[in-house]
Amino acid sequence: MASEQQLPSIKSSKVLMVGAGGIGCELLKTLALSGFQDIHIIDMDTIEVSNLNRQFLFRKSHVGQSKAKVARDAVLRFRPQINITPYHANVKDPDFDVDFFKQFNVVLNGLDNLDARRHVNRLCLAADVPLVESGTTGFLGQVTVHIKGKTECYECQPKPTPKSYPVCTITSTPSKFVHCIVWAKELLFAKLFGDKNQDNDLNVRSNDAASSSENAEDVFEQREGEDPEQYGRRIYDHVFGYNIEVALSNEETWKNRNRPRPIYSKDVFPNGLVQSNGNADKVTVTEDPSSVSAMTSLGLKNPQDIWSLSENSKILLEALKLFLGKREKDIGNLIFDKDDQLAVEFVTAAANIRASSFGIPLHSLFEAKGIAGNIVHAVATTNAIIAGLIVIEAIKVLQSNLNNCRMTYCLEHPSRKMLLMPVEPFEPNKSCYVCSETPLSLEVNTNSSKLRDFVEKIVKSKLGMCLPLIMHGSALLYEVGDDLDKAMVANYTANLDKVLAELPSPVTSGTVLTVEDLQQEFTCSINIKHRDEFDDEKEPDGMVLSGWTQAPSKEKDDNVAVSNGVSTSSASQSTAVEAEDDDDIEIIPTGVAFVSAGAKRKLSEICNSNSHSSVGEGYCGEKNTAVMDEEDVVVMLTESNSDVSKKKRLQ
Ligand SMILES: Nc1ncnc2c1ncn2[C@@H]1O[C@H](COP(=O)(O)OP(=O)(O)OP(=O)(O)O)[C@@H](O)[C@H]1O
Ligand SMILES: [Zn+2]
Repeated sequence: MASEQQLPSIKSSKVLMVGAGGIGCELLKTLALSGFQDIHIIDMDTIEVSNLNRQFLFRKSHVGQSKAKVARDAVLRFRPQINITPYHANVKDPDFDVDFFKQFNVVLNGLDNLDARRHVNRLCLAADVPLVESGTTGFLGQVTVHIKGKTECYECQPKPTPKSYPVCTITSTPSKFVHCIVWAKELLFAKLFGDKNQDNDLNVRSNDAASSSENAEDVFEQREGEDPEQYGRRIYDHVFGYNIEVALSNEETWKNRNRPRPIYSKDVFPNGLVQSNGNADKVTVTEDPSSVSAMTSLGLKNPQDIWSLSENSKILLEALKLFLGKREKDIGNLIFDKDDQLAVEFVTAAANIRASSFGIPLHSLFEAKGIAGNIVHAVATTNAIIAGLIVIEAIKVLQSNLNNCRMTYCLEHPSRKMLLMPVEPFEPNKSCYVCSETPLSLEVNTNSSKLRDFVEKIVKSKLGMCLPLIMHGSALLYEVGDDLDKAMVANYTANLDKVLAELPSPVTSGTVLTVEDLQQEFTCSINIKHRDEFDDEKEPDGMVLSGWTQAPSKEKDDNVAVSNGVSTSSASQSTAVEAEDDDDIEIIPTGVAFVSAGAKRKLSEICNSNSHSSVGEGYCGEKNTAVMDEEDVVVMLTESNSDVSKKKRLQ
């Protein structure tokens, strides 16, 4: 509950919440109970059954309805007098422009992906509205405060890129279960059920097979007259048997590695075909195709069981059969989705069979799903703690109490009863391309890369722009928008297919491009440098953007090192896959000090006494002294933090 002194600024404020999921539900409830009276919520999603275990404003009867609207209704039941305005929409919609953002005193993010977070960051900068940003991963969480010109913006520190593995580890020499998951998901699943035109490294293997009697192009295609069972067994024998034999024939590879074991379906099922228990038909009579399950049709119930090789093989063949029989329409368009039960079953089974071949321990569907979906199971309590901290910071912002704003990290294992770690916010990074408008550099082959590659791979994907405009001096090379006439659209479309050096205003080494996003009101300059060659594996985009990834710590206190790119999420370190979502806790600055009064202990001691805390580990080895109150269950922010090792303070 807010204090008397805080209530006036709370009551007179207008706040925008983005995201009404795990953090958002807690946040809306806490805002309402703290006295906030004018709250706007944007969320683009509808409620799913899987949200109900932690998004307590939602009930089973709400499944399928707008999160923003249901959250509003649920809170109005216990605070009917306040104003809550819901928007069932994407925050990137053009309606939510800078003017929309300007009406708020503070913006509070409860999002789950980098793209939306970056977008909101830019709108807050353009509208000059403070942003309180948050994220949780399991027991870990963080809240950060971003105020234009005073603290770093959300993009001042480069975000960790998702972990990736060398192709050969995935295709030939897996040593961990995650490698098998990536193979099953990105290669086998994509090959059988995804877009046939996509490059796929399983092609390489099947091309190898072409040196024998098999026709490389046909290996993964169902043949005329071949029933699903025969087709499944042929694929099985090809990928788990034949391909492994081919790999084994390269003796060099196995000199210092354990040799894998080829597995053929006849060895696993010596007695013939797989029999389902007939439940498959029953499932689809009553439910939609998305609920088709190989586990159900084989009578396997517990997702936490580790299946035997034979069970995995049955699941794999049954799942393939069900895709062909019940989900035929999806084939050719499927991208692995952790919420697609049949896809998870297929990928779990395929990964386990491959793991078995390579002597890697098998995993349950539950575990495999977590790895394949890059999932760390959400913890409702963490969301609640983080939501509480967002409100604490929002109140400080509303009271212009900026010197006391803190970024706060929630740890997994309290050490000496300590759970929360408050840290003074950093100053803006002077080399940030977003808030400091520092130019970027792009190395690109200007004679072979097209403007389209630049727009897709750099402007949209790397810079996160929605409505880009690209200029070379005063010449407009590209623009999107509703108000363009036909001739302009035709002109820009033609430009997209031209290589950079052949554009009407040629882009070559030394060119400075200006890229602007009209919605985000954000501009940056890009210095172009021509380069002939790129490493396919390390630089798959065929172009390299740099500038903002440089460590910005020089601007800060010498004691402060920034562990850029280090995710504290154990999940993101142990899983491979390209995650869209970035629930992961982001960058933790090292060497920062605890802010608390009370009995003193060095931070390195805390870290040493807490080997489980991945967040804590990030702080070890630094010179700073941490001070903490050993009696506190939760470390509270205090005004007296004079003996902490200081970074530059907010002005
Ligand atoms: N661009 C966006 N515009 C509006 N809302 C967004 C946008 N991106 C994400 N969100 C919302 O942010 C919320 C994040 O909540 P949370 O992390 O709990 O995810 P979830 O989808 O509810 O759960 P899970 O991903 O674990 O199934 C979601 O409700 C999601 O709809
Ligand atoms: Zn910045």
